[in-house]
Amino acid sequence: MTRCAVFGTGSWGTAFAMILADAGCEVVLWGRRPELAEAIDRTKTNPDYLPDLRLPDSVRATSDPAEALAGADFAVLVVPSQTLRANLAAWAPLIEPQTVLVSLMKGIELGTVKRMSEVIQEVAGVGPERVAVVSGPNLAPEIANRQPAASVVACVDESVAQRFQKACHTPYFRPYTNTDVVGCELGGAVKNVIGLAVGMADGMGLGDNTKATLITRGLAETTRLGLALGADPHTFAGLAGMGDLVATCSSPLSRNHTFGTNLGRGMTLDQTIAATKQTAEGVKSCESVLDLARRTGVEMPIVQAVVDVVHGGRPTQEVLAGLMARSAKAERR
Ligand SMILES: NC(=O)C1=CN([C@@H]2O[C@H](COP(=O)(O)OP(=O)(O)OC[C@H]3O[C@@H](n4cnc5c(N)ncnc54)[C@H](O)[C@@H]3O)[C@@H](O)[C@H]2O)C=CC1
Ligand SMILES: O=C(CO)COP(=O)(O)O
Repeated sequence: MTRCAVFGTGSWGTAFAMILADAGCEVVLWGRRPELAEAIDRTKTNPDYLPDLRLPDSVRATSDPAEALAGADFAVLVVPSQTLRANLAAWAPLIEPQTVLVSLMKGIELGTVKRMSEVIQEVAGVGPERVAVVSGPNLAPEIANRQPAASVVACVDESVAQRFQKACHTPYFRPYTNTDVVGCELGGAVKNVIGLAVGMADGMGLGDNTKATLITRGLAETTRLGLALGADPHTFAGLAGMGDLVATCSSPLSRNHTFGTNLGRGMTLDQTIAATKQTAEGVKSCESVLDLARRTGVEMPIVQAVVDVVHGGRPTQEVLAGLMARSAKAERR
């Protein structure tokens, strides 16, 4: 039987543990708080993140990383992106040679501007053929209800992606394989930032033309960055690109979208942070994405606008007016 360790008992880690168990894997969830791990192990529910979900009996939970990793075929990493490096440094010595590391995270590391798969390779000392990523339109509360959804499993070694595809394929969760790790990770990280921008437009009371414009031009700047970094442009028309962008930018379940909506309604940054109980990756990753774009020589005006609001304290109205006042240009260049 395939053995999976899932590191992170937040909403996506918990829902993904359910997927893996439904697909027939033996699953151990690792949580950093012993009392929560013990409660999940005993009650098969996660009261803090998905209280209505009853996990399959085959899901166990522990706060001991060695216990989670023993004999694991896959170690699924799903902690907030900016905490990955420190967490993984502690787990790395316990990882066995057969274990493939799988990132479910959608962020870019601040300072290093590395994608999560790059951080994993560096910290765990493994090659790219032992690292896979999962990215797509996968809002955890919908998945927890076993609503139909699809996603992408990407690895430079397609046979590894196929093995994990099999490990997480259920009647309600349909994973596709891809070898474009760069494109899938950029799609996931940048859509959070565009989700913030669309949320702001929603909060300002703007309609569907504005939102469609932000989504489409947001995808254009994501694709531009991806091309500069060696991604396959077709990836951005797929589930990890347009698919996830549409889900995030349309759903009130998205934490990034909601964060943007609160700012657009006029809440201050401090009020918005206080109202946000879960991880909204775009709040930090907007800065690292912009940093990555600058270092790559790519223009990302919507990402810049989000940084100006979230970290520069500029009013949303003023930033939007600035975007509209940019010089006229051809749609494709
Ligand atoms: N929730 C969703 O619908 C989806 C989330 N993701 C991605 O999954 C990743 C994790 O997000 P969620 O599970 O949604 O977040 P969450 O906010 O629901 O949970 C975060 C988890 O990380 C833990 N945590 C916080 N700080 C930590 C630290 N320093 N060390 C170790 N653990 C820490 C929390 O206790 C919690 O268990 C993010 O990169 C997100 O973009 C991807 C697809 C869907
Ligand atoms: O990545 C997600 C859906 O695919 C979840 O989006 P949020 O992190 O904005 O909730």
